[in-house]
Amino acid sequence: MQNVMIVGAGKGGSAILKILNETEVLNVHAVIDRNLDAPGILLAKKERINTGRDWKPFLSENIDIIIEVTGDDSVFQQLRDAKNKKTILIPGSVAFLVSKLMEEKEELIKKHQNESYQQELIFNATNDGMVVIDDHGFVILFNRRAQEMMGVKKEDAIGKFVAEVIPTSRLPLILKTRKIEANQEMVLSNGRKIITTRIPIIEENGTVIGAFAVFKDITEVVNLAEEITDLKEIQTMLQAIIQSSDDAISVVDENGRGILINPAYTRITGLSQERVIGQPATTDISEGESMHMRVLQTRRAVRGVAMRVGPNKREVIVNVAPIIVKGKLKGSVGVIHDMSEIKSLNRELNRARQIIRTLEAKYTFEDILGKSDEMMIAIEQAKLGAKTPATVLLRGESGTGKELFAHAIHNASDRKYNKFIRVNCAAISETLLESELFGYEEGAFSGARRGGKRGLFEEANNGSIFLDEIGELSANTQAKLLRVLQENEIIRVGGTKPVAINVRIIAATHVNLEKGIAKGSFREDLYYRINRMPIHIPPLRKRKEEIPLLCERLIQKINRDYGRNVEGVNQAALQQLMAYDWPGNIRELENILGRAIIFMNYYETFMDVQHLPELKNKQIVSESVSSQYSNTVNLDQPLSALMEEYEAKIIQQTLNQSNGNKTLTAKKLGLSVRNLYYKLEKYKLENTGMQ
Ligand SMILES: Nc1ncnc2c1ncn2[C@@H]1O[C@H](COP(=O)(O)OP(=O)(O)OP(=O)(O)O)[C@@H](O)[C@H]1O
Repeated sequence: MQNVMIVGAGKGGSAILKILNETEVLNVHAVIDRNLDAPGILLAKKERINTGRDWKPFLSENIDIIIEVTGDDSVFQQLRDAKNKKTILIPGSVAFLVSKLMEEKEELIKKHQNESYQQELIFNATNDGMVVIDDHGFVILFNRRAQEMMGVKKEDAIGKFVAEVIPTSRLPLILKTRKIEANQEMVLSNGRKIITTRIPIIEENGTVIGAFAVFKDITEVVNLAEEITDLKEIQTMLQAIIQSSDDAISVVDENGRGILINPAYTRITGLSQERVIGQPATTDISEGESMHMRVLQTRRAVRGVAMRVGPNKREVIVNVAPIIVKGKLKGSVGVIHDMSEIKSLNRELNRARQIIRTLEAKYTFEDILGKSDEMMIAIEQAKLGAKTPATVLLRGESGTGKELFAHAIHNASDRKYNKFIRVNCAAISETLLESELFGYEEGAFSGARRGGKRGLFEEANNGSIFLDEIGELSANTQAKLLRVLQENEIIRVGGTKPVAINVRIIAATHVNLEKGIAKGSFREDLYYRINRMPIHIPPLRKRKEEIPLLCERLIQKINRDYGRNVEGVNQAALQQLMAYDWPGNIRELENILGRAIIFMNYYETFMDVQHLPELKNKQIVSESVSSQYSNTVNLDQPLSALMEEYEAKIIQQTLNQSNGNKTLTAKKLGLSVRNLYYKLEKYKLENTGMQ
């Protein structure tokens, strides 16, 4: 390459220098000027040489060409002297022109650089991600948003194959298909949701020179849309709840104007939408203060306020709460319960409770009616007895409420959650009673169950056992019962091993046990054991003042059971009831009232004398029985069968007349209660009384 020496390093010289440096056709060996700060000297970064006017001494052998860019005459003179060298003279004006062109070129470059900088600024300022690839699929542009969305730095993306940067990118495909893919949704590996448009870059001549993708991050938008969908669903659900609620709902705005009511509201208040929406909250109140207004003033909820609403002055209970959104009061919501429904539900509940109580045969002291001194004493004693573990002996005539007392004592004791077992000692035969009470071991008697059987004492463990008609116990059973009381254990029939038990005994008798002791039919030691807390329940004839109260309550009970609506007993009927002696006590009174109600017409609300049966204080049974049955007996049978038929009919008749009271029946017929039970079983007789 030929060596050049540039003479004159002003604007023109430095322009020539740049051209030569860039084109690299000639090698610039030296640049000289008499001024050390000339731009060409500085640009050449060559040794600084101040030549003065004479530059010849610097002309070395290896310089092939001298380019002189000066208009100085003396320089020309020197050129002539150095003729052996190839000399190019460039006049100052030409050099100036060249330098001008160079400046323009620089400016153009600067401008270009500036433009691409601005372009980059724009690319980076946009909120869309942008990726541009060249025709080979290499990333040539990766803007700020793209970096954020992909989580990849620009330095790590530029120059890489696009699939290395975005594994799911379809841009390489676009280079081939040359087709635009607009608004495609995709999910990036980092979970962000984007919507992207991919466009091939095609030159006019049809050459594909690259492709680019623009993408929007729609994660937030999608999430928002999902939230809105959720909100809409919640709104639909709330609407459904409000519309289907049986409680009335009303909502007012912060000024107390109605904005929402549900169908139940219209049903309860009788007010339709038109009369409530946009109207003051006081519109529906017929009695009482508006709770909506109070809540809006105080910003505090109110609960359980009774008031009357609507034109029908419906009795309601109201709960109202403020609606506060982001600390701002927006209105209040009220829930209105219809009291008439609650009342009828309450009635239903009481009825259900009553039924359950009857089913479980569970009574409490609240069920025992009584106001006479004797009854009050008996109730007080029983309450006291309930709190102690002692054996209680209930004494009183049949139908006075001994079983009722037994239930009440059990339910008021700490055993109330355990079993209460009732045993009628007179109703079961002696041997059966023993095995029922104490259980038996396998093989204890013929017909005994395999594996034996637990007795009622074991069943009632930790609870109470009510031994009704205890005076009817056989000597053997009395001895066994004594053992239970003394040792707190039983021995099963046919067994030898004692079984520990913890049972409270509540005994009852209508017979005089003291007489039994005198006759030798009742053990004295057992008597003392069970008679520690005797409670005497007086017969009804000794507390007739209770008859009005009893009638009132018993009629309520019978109304419930029979679905009737009888309000009470009139004066004449009451007088008749008070005059009677009630040998069958309260059970008999209950039966008489029940039977009378059956005979009352539905429109009759007060019981009158005509509804009552004839109540005679002394009844002669045998005459009426013999006259009724003497003609109906089938005489075409052996005497024994005739006798049995006659006996069965007499027992049935007496039982009916005694309102099903077996003790009374036995008494009238001069039979022991046990004997009566035996005959009832034998003749399969039914108790037609109402007990
Ligand atoms: N004080 C009372 N208050 C309300 N009802 C009563 C009262 N006393 C008895 N009764 C009712 O009278 C009926 C007979 O009562 P209960 O069966 O308790 O009598 P009892 O003395 O055990 O009779 P028995 O000796 O014949 O078994 C029951 O329906 C009972 O609810």
